[in-house]
Amino acid sequence: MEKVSVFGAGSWGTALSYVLAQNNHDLLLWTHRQEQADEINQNTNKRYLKDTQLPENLKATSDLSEAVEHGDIYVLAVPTKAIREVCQDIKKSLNRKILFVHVSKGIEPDSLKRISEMIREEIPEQWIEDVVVLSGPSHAEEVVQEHPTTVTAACENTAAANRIQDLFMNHYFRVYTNTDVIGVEIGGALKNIIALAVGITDGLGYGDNAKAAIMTRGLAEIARLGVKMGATPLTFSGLTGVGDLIVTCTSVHSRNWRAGNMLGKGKSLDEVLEEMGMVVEGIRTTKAAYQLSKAYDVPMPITSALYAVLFDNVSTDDAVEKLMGRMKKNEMEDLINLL
Ligand SMILES: NC(=O)C1=CN([C@@H]2O[C@H](COP(=O)(O)OP(=O)(O)OC[C@H]3O[C@@H](n4cnc5c(N)ncnc54)[C@H](OP(=O)(O)O)[C@@H]3O)[C@@H](O)[C@H]2O)C=CC1
Ligand SMILES: O=C(CO)COP(=O)(O)O
Repeated sequence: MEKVSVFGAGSWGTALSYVLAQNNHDLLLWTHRQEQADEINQNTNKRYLKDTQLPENLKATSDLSEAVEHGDIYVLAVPTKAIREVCQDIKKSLNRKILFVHVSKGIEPDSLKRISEMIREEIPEQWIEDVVVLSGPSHAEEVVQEHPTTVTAACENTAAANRIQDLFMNHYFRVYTNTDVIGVEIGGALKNIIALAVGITDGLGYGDNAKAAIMTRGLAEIARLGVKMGATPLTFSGLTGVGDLIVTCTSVHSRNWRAGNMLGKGKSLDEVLEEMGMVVEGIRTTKAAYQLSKAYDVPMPITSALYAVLFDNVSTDDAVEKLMGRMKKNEMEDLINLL
């Protein structure tokens, strides 16, 4: 049994706490809202997992220093935009080495940092045993129904990855390990861009052909950028690449797909975000990936088209027309050098 503190009581932090509680770990879930902690301690978190009865041993607190004191393993489960703030608050009372796990999927715009890099920038090195990334095709709603789910624990330190594999593994939550942190973080973050794009084409009334086209060429541009950033090409053919792309682009559980679908049906970005009530990581990540494509000189046509829709007032119809009208290409010409 491990002592674990989970930071962030949204859909994913709560679902992972469900798994950890069922695995009989000594778990404490931190939320920044007292009323949410009170509700969770009555075994529900209806705003995020409306039909779920939480395990009796899943306890919550809104006292950050209590959560900092509790765990030897920290699971950071807040949206990318909150990672730095939460790390800065944790740092105020942290006084020992911790194994950090982050389960978020995003890239920070402007700094272009991956989440593990942000954590290492904010938490003093002396307090970091290591940083493991837990990512893969895993909708929270299905995890708490104990539907079979597979994810990957990524860390160059295989002992750390194995420890997190053991922490979460059970009969419905199967954890693989991988040493390619860059590839796992890039795949998990950028699949949200492609899910937004697929949601748009679905919202425009296009069919499965368009969905398959966006997913396939989307994976190509994710891998193209990832390899330029130091990722292992094969990672993108795994759970955190094509696996998470499939589960996000083809599921009504996906907030990114749902947001794209509303955009495709004509709603404004403000209207979509107002209606969602949960994080849509793909919005900020589109900006970050667009900036990365320029920084690394990597063509990312789908990301660029979505950037134009989200931030340059280009219509979704015009974006699709421009994508389809691009210069003729050999499908593999830019992929062959990934291998
Ligand atoms: N949901 C899923 O199925 C999966 C999500 N993920 C990833 O997990 C990460 C978290 O997403 P998810 O849980 O789904 O998001 P949700 O929108 O469901 O919940 C976000 C949670 O973070 C809290 N929060 C936001 N800002 C802060 C802050 N500054 N300080 C403290 N808490 C804050 C919110 O609090 P409040 O309630 O007050 O708004 C809320 O509890 C994302 O990167 C996502 O991509 C990964 C795999 C699966
Ligand atoms: O990452 C997820 C599934 O693996 C959840 O995707 P959304 O953030 O689009 O809901």
